[in-house]
Amino acid sequence: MNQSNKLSKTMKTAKLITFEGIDGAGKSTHIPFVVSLLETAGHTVVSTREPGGTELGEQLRALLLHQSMHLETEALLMFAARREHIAQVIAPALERGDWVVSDRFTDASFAYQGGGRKLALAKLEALEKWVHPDLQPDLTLLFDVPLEVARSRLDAARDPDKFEQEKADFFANTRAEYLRRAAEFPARFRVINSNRPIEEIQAELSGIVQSL
Ligand SMILES: Nc1ncnc2c1ncn2[C@@H]1O[C@H](COP(=O)(O)OP(=O)(O)OP(=O)(O)O)[C@@H](O)[C@H]1O
Ligand SMILES: Cc1cn([C@H]2C[C@H](O)[C@@H](COP(=O)(O)O)O2)c(=O)[nH]c1=O
Repeated sequence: MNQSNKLSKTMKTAKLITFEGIDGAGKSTHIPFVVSLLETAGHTVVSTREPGGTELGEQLRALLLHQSMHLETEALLMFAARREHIAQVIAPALERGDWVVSDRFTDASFAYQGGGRKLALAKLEALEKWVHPDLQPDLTLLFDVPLEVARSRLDAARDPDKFEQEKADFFANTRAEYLRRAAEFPARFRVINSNRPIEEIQAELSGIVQSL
């Protein structure tokens, strides 16, 4: 195994928490709340996002969210941005012992490129093994809502990007792949019913963070 891909022992004391869900599920709304809970508990927290999180990653994000491209190009660019993100931000933070909260990570590639766009999961697995063979989130919070709830939240909030303009069946397949992965990896996933008042969701999140 390549030395640069190995996690050192210090990284094990820190945790990587990822937020996932279809567009409009409400995940980003809760990130500042969870970051503040973790900071109150005494952790130094790096809050970041994908695609993005680095200068190059943000440039790739602008392309990915606004430029149409072949689905394999899209998957490869997502993982290229992720490779940079891990190298520049995530691995150094975990090495320092900081906690990392990321608005999306590799589950989004499986859900969107795999579920939504129907790219073979084996290709995504190969990219995952290449880009982060030894790194997985310690906790993945999957914010789940019915499609029509997500759509009405998005419609009220902003101009849609490339993904947000996709049709209902794309999001149905994306959501189904997220839920399939949550069932496949129950140790790290928590599925949050995001079709509730924000305060109720935050109460559940507080309990989850305390249990960490
Ligand atoms: N529980 C909730 N009840 C009602 N509205 C909500 C709730 N959670 C979030 N919202 C609203 O829905 C909109 C989308 O929320 P948010 O940006 O957090 O979604 P998201 O899942 O991060 O979407 P995206 O992935 O597209 O960025 C925002 O206007 C937000 O205020
Ligand atoms: C990491 C990642 C993201 N996406 C998609 C999912 C969203 O539609 C956008 C990011 O926008 P957000 O408002 O920050 O959630 O990118 C994807 O298709 N594949 C990925 O791996």
